[in-house]
Amino acid sequence: MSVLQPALELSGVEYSYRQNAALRGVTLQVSPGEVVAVTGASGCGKSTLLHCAAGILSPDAGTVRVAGQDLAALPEDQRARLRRTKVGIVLQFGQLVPDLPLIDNVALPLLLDGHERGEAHESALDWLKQVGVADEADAVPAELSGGQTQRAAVARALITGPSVVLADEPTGSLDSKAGQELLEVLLRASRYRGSALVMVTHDNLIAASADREIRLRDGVIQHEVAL
Ligand SMILES: Nc1ncnc2c1ncn2[C@@H]1O[C@H](COP(=O)(O)OP(=O)(O)OP(=O)(O)O)[C@@H](O)[C@H]1O
Repeated sequence: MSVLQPALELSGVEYSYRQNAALRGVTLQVSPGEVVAVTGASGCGKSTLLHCAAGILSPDAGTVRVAGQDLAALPEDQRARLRRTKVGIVLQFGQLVPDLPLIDNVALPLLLDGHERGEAHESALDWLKQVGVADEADAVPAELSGGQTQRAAVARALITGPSVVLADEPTGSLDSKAGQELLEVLLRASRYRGSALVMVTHDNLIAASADREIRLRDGVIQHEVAL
């Protein structure tokens, strides 16, 4: 019998910054369309977990699989392509390119992947519509509010149709109304598209919107709660 392949699979992942063990054997599977909140006290390893899952950091031990592919087993060019096309990342402050209008920021992952400019822009505009900032397509990030730039960051993370969306405190820089709206955009997009969504958060309301909460303590999973 075939079972659904996890969108993201961490197995025995360990990571240390010099002598400081940030992750001490984390095993976690996230299914397509599933929403997981990663919680825990400051310094427990939440961001490190997300960065290992994204392939930004390479674990000292253990494996990370995205859409069934072991990141460490791939040659560098294939790993970079997998990360570009199958992983979408949203950070606390969006991390858009300051000099580029929103439409170019959102189109960037497709352009880097060799898509034709007109097609990439058409898709970017479509995504800007879906997240509610199409009227701001020609504005640069400095001309916009935090909520508007975060929406564009979500569009940029989703434009490639990733298997996994990783969000590190995505609403952390927003007031509660803008934060709630952005959360809804992320949840809708992930559920509609079937991407797994893993969100690091300190916010209990955001955690409550997930299907499952993973609580970390000192670099290990302290407990998991199905919500
Ligand atoms: N670049 C770094 N160099 C050295 N130590 C680091 C670095 N980044 C994180 N750490 C340490 O690794 C541990 C885990 O940090 P991490 O940022 O993953 O935790 P976190 O749960 O995301 O914290 P917060 O909620 O405050 O963002 C902490 O002890 C932290 O001090």
